Amino acid sequence: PIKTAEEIEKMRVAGRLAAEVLEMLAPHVKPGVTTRELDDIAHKYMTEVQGTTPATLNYHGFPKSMCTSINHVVCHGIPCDEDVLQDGDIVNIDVTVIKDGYHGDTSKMFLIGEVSLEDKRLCRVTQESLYHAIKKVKPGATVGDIGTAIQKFIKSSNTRYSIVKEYCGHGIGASFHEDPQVVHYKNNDRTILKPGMCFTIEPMINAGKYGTVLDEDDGWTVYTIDGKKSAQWEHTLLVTETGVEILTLREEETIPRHINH
Ligand SMILES: CCc1ccsc1-c1ccc(O)c(O)c1
Ligand SMILES: [Mn+2]
Ligand SMILES: [Mn+2]
Ligand SMILES: [Mn+2]
Repeated sequence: PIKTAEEIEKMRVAGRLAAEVLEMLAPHVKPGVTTRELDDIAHKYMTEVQGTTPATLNYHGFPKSMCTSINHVVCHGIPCDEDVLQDGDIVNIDVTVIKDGYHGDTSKMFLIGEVSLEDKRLCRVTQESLYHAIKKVKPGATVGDIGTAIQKFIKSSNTRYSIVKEYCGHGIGASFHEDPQVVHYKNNDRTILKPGMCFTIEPMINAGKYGTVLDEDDGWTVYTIDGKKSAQWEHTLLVTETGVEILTLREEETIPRHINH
């Protein structure tokens, strides 16, 4: 639904806080650390420093305060003692915080030590696909323009990458997931974007072929079928009168916070 000015202000705060969790974690994300330790650090920071609530904890029974998806894990990796980060790993850390009743949802790829050129390229192309989609967001555009832009960009990257279809972006606000659903591939969703709408774009790109498999044991972890790596980046966005505002932007990013058309 369309947010009021007061709600938009709360979304700005939640988005900034979510981005700050990723920024706070960065110095800790290095070879030898476990994803469980990172989760503990994040949980402590959210609850004791930010006064935010981790939205993923106990969400449909998810047991931790963030998702950590390493290499060929597509999404929903569970922080654990067994996952020790090592040289060459690419890791998505996905955080959603709740502040004053409103959600901020964002994720980035962390490259551990020396990462291969092909894995660096997967991460970079995935981030660029998110940025291309963000640049399409403005009043009067459609939800379909987003996935169509991602697919066009991935096709033009002359790679054999595939776009994960089973998981998508989503409206966000007082709820973690709201309308609309935002798929990351070419589609004809004619839902019109309007000022005050908030949603995420969170493309998952596989180095290999399309398709995912769910870990039956933990009921959460999603893997690529062919064991090749997968990358994901996510931002929470606000449709403005003239374009888009990126509510979860980090200092390190080159894309501007406001894009006006
Ligand atoms: C782990 C939280 C969760 C549980 C079921 S879907 C989901 C999830 C994880 C990351 C997200 O960005 C998202 O929108 C949903
Ligand atoms: Mn997320
Ligand atoms: Mn999300
Ligand atoms: Mn991955």
